[in-house]
Amino acid sequence: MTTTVRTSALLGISDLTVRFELPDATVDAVTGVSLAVAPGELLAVVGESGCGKSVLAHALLGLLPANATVTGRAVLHGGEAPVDLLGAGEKILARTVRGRRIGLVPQSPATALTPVRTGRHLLAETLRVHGRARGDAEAVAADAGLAPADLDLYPHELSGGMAQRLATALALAPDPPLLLADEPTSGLDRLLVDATLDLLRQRCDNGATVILITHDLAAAQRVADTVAVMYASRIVEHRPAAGFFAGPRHPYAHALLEALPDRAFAPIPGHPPMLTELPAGCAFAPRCPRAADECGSRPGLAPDGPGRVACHRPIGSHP
Ligand SMILES: Nc1ncnc2c1ncn2[C@@H]1O[C@H](COP(=O)(O)OP(=O)(O)OP(=O)(O)O)[C@@H](O)[C@H]1O
Ligand code: NI
Repeated sequence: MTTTVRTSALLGISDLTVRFELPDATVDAVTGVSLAVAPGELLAVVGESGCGKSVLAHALLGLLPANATVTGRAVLHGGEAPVDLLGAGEKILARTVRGRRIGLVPQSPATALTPVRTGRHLLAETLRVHGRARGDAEAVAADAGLAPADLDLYPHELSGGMAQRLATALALAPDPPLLLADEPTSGLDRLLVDATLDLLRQRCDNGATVILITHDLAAAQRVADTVAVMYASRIVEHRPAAGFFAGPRHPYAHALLEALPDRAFAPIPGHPPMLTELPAGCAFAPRCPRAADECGSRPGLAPDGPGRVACHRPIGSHP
């Protein structure tokens, strides 16, 4: 399959695949992911636990462990020169990409923070390294919902939600053109969830690009321009957000939305397949109320552009 990446994109991913080799099995964590993300776009990547969202983000930043094999292409545009993220090598990624051109709000910030430094020290150091005034620390922290006094605490003194907000502040301090925010609202109460989402939205409105990884479909609905739904390592639907929330087309996406408390509140029956034993056909077919014989073969997904759905019998096309 040939894939193309729009050059107007800030980030162009084509056919990205990540496999982990275990002693007795291979984990297909990300399979054939192609995505183009435009400057100023807020893309929400959603899907159940274990579907490959964080691995996708880590692959882009060269943060995968040694047992990972990554294939495909991912090109970051927008700077002086495009960077081939998968081919760049650790030196280039560490010096010019991570933190500078691509920020990361990690999924478990409490473990990612340096334990012997206060939030103020960490934030001031990040600002200094990136040529910003150390005195901006309180303003950057306030944007992320932290009070000045919170900055004087050490990481072990922070609640989960405070660590989360500090991680967001640290990722935003260098003002990266692309932010990968991996569950940035976990552990926050509703008001802080909304404030964090609005902060991300505001960044996009000012021209930055955000990939928001989240379980929280209500969060995606609040701020996303586009939505990519992952299931069992693949993107199964990629649509502009308004159309997606009004009428998802993949039966899995439909079921995810119907599981929301303010919709049918109906859990999806069954479980996702093991990523070590993915079926040859559609991975959702065993749980799908619309499955038919044809679903024994794997449905394709158009290589690029939102409006894509990987389903033989998408909602709205067949009875
Ligand atoms: N180093 C590793 N070795 C083997 N398997 C791994 C490794 N890291 C991740 N995986 C597997 O890859 C799959 C995708 O993991 P990932 O963390 O991307 O899921 P996720 O969609 O982010 O889930 P969650 O919503 O729970 O954060 C999982 O099955 C996970 O167990
Ligand atoms: Ni994750």
